[in-house]
Amino acid sequence: SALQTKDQYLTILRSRFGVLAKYVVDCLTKYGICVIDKFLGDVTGHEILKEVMQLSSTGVMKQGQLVHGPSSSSNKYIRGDMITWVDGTEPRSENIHFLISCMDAVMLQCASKLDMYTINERTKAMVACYPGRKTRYVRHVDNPNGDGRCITCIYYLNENWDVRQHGGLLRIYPEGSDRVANIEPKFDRLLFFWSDRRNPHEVEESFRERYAITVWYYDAEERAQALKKFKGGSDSNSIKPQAVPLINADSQG
Ligand SMILES: COc1ccc2cc(-c3cnc(C(=O)NCC(=O)O)c(O)c3)ccc2c1
Ligand SMILES: [Mn+2]
Repeated sequence: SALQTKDQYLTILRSRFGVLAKYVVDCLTKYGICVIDKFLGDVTGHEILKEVMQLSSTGVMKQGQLVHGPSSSSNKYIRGDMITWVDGTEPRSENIHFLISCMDAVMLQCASKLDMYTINERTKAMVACYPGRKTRYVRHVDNPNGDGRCITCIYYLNENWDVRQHGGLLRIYPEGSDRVANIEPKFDRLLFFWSDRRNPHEVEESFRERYAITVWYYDAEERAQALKKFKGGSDSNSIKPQAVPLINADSQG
């Protein structure tokens, strides 16, 4: 029956996530970066892309928050992405919700292997579209000031993306290494990297619409410290201070 196949599908997914989690932890520990291709498969990937396109067509995407640089000149042009925050319970975003629950399922299994962190909360999901027209994101660190975020998780939705024609390459400059990681924003690709100063990165100019869904996972300890430090006004560069619990893989839905 359909129900049985759904449960079978979820059981298979969960066991796959267990294998993935081991690989993700090994990669993060060794390189600070981990790329998983064909994370959910074409069908689900396309369903998610349709929901994201719908979001951007309904005009909820806003100009990405300008990150206030040290001097007025550096404010001139920081980033060109359009963003909106979703928790997946919005209407017609079941597949985005499914993606987030899969990201959480992998992260829950990683958390038990990352004993230097306690990961039980994350941000909502940020749906970002670089509208093309040479938009980019200058070199930056996601969490430079200890706001609690320890892992950045990005899911890309760009079919037939060719960096030579479309640009939009994510370049990560791992601290203390002379190597650069060039990550193409490929369809159904999942990326993890440490959010702190270990991974300065930039998005090169995009010449075609470039979609991504990002979640930042919090370390409970650093988050608690940050909430004490930034009591009241939050640090303008940090993500809005909302934290939601991970979707527990065992709960239905
Ligand atoms: C205070 O409100 C906000 C709201 C949204 C914010 C979004 C970012 C952000 C950070 N990094 C990237 C990135 O590196 N993307 C890499 C890629 O797409 O391949 C990105 O697209 C967006 C940073 C700070 C924010 C603060
Ligand atoms: Mn970033």
